[in-house]
Amino acid sequence: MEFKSLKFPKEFIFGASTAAYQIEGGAYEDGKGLSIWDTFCKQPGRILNGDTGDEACDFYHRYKDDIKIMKEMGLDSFRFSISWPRVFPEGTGKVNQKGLDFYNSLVDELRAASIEPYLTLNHWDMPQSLQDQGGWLNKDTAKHFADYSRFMCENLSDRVKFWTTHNEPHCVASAGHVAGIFAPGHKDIKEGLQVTHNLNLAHGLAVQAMRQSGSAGNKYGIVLAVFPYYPATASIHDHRAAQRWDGYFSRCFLDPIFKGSYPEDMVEYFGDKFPEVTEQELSVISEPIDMLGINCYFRRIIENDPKNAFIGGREFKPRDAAYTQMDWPIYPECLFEVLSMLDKDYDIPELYIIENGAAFHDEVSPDGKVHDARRTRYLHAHIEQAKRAVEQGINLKGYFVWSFLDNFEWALGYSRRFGIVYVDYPTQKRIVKDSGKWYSELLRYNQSLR
Ligand SMILES: OC[C@@H]1[C@@H](O)[C@H](O)[C@@H](O)c2[nH]c(CCc3ccccc3)c[n+]21
Repeated sequence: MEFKSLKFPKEFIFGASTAAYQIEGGAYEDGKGLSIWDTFCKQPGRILNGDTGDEACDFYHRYKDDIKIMKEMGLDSFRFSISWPRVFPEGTGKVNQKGLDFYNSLVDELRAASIEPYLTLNHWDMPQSLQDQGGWLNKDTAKHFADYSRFMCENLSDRVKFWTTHNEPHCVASAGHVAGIFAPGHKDIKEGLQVTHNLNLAHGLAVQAMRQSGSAGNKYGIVLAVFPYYPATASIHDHRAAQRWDGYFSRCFLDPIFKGSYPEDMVEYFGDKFPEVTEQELSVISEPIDMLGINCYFRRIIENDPKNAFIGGREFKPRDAAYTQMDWPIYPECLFEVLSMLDKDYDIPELYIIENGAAFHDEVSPDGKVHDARRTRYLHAHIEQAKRAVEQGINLKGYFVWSFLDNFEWALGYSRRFGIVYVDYPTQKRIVKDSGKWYSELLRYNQSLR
C-alpha cells in the first residue's frame, strides 16, 4: 500500500501496546501474588464464557519468541505493563525475586532487539492483598503505589526511559467502582469519585518518587483515555450531557494533573459526592510530567439520560456509521480532534497515541493467513489523522497500535481480537495478520527515511 501520505518525522516512533494481565498468564507461577483480576475472574458471571487471564497468551514464558516477531516487524517500541503483584506479592514488603527477574529479562531482550521499552506501572491488576485493605479507596494504597513505582524505577531505569503511572484511571474508578463491570466490581458513585481522586494522588506521588530515584533523562507520564464528545442532537440537554461526560472521563484527570484543580462544573455537578480535596494533594497531583499517553479509539456521541444516576447520559449509536466488534463507531478524525483539543487546552510537553486499534472477527484462512483487511483500513485511516496532527505542528511523538497480540479483553474474555498478531489460544501459535504485515511495511518505509 502506498505510504507517501504516511511519512512521519524521523524521530517519530511506532510501537505496539499490551498489558500484563491481558497477555502474561503465569498467574500463579514463580511466587506471583494474586491480583484483583485473578480474583474477579473467578467470580461466576463476571467474565464472558468464564474466561480468565490464568494463561492468556503465555507471554510470561513466550516473550523471547514474541520479541523476535516484534523485531522482524520492525517495532521501534513495545508498551507493556508491570504486574504489581508479580513483583510485590502482597503489594508492599517482600519482593518476589523471580517476578523482578522476569521484567529485567524482558527489558534486556527488548533492548537487545533495539526495541524501546515503554512501561506502565498500573494497568488495573492491583494486588489483592491491598484490595483487602480497601484498595484505591484507601489512601495508603497511593503511598504503596509510589513505593512500588520507585522500586521499579531503581531497578529498570538504566534501560527504561518511558514511565507511565496509570493506564486509564477513569476505567478503574467508573467501570471498577461505579458500574461494577471491572474489578473490584463495586457499585457506588461516591466511592468511584473518591477512587478518582486517590488515583490522581497516587499518580503524583509516584512521579515524585520516580523523579527522586530514576535516571536522568527519564520521561514520566500517565496514559488517559481521551475521546471527542459530541451531543446527539442540538438540544441543550444533550450538549450538557456531552459536556458532563467530557468533564468526568477527560477533565477530572487532565485538569488536576495539568492545571492543579478539578473542573468547577464537575465539583458542582457531583456536589456532596465529590471527595474532600486539599491544596497539598492538588500540588502533588500536578507534579509536572514530561509526556501524556492517549488511548483513543472513536468518538462518543452522548444523549441526555436522567436515568443514568452517575453522569446523566448515555451513548448514542448513529445508524450510518460503521462499527467494530466492540460496537464502537469508526471515526478516524477522533485522533486529530483529540490531539488538537489537548494542544489547545493544555500545556503538554510530548504526546503519544498509546492505544488505537480495532476488534474485528478474525479467522485463519485455508492458506494459514489472517486476512484482516478491515483492521488494516482502520489503522491506515487513523494513522493518517495522526500524521495530520503532526503536520499541524502538534507535538505528537509516537503511535502505538492496540494491540501487538490478540489477548484477554477484560469482561469480554477472549471473544474480541485486537491483535496485529493472531493468537491460536489452544496451541499458543502466533500468526502475523495481514494488518501486522502492513504495519511492518509502514514502519520499514519510515525507518528507510531516517
Ligand atoms: O478495549 C481495548 C483496550 C483494552 O484491552 C485495554 O486494556 C484498555 O487500556 C483500553 N482502553 C480502551 C478505551 C476504553 C474506553 C472505551 C469506551 C469508553 C471509554 C474508554 C480500549 N482498551
